[in-house]
Amino acid sequence: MVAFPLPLVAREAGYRVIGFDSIGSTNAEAITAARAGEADKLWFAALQQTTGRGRRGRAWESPYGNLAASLLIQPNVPSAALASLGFVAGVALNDALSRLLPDVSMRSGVDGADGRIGRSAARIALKWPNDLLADGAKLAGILLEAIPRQYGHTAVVIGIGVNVVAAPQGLPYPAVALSSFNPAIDAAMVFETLAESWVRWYDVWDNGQGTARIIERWRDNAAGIGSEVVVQRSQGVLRGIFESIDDAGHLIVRDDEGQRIAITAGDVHFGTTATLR
Ligand SMILES: O=C(O)CCCC[C@@H]1SC[C@@H]2NC(=O)N[C@@H]21
Repeated sequence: MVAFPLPLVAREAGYRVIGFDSIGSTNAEAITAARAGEADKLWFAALQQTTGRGRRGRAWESPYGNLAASLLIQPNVPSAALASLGFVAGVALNDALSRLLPDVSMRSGVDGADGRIGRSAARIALKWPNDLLADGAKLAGILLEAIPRQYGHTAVVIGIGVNVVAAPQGLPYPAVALSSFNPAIDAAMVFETLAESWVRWYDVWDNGQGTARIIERWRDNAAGIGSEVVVQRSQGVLRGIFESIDDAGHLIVRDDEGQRIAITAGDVHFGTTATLR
């Protein structure tokens, strides 16, 4: 067991955390806990995962020192409202990482803790549907899983993986770790900041009543609005201009014929020459 710091505001709001040095998957652990009857507001955090999972059945690499965190919640809302929790997580993560990186981005040319020169700026942005980018490279990802419970209730596990010390190589898109911006930031600091901003934005979400505010905030921090995109969907590949995110959180793309298409699920690649897999 490892102690991950839970900020006062989270403890006061009834959150708890169970920390691990290494685990298979924090999402799997949270799902097991949900099935065993654990109720609400419980974080599982780890410094390493051996069988981490990503979206669309992919593996998620979590080498030692990265952050894997999963939150188990059971909001008492109709299941249709649960999908917007991915946007709550995105906004909270965007907020947390923007708070962790700004002084780094201000200190152009200053030595990092390991003697390397810190990069001059990191633009944190959200990439639809569930990624977080730093200077255009993937820094973190979110995986939402729903667990049907008794009496029509649904438990939700929100899994968040942050590349703190290492980013995977050989992906069809660029990935980056926090350490290349500021090597002094560790997984515990990321968790603490994230747990704090989660409390704030979950409050704003307000059992789905505040979804419009969440989507607005997400849109304000979205990467690539107005740029060319290639979207890989189950029904094929769509090319067009990324226009916006609508109020339901769909990706709005204008295709070559000028048609506006609302996309509910898919992988987005910026630019027209993106490598798809
Ligand atoms: O971008 C993605 O594909 C989503 C990645 C989500 C990874 C996190 S790490 C914590 C939690 N546990 C898992 O096994 N997956 C999520």
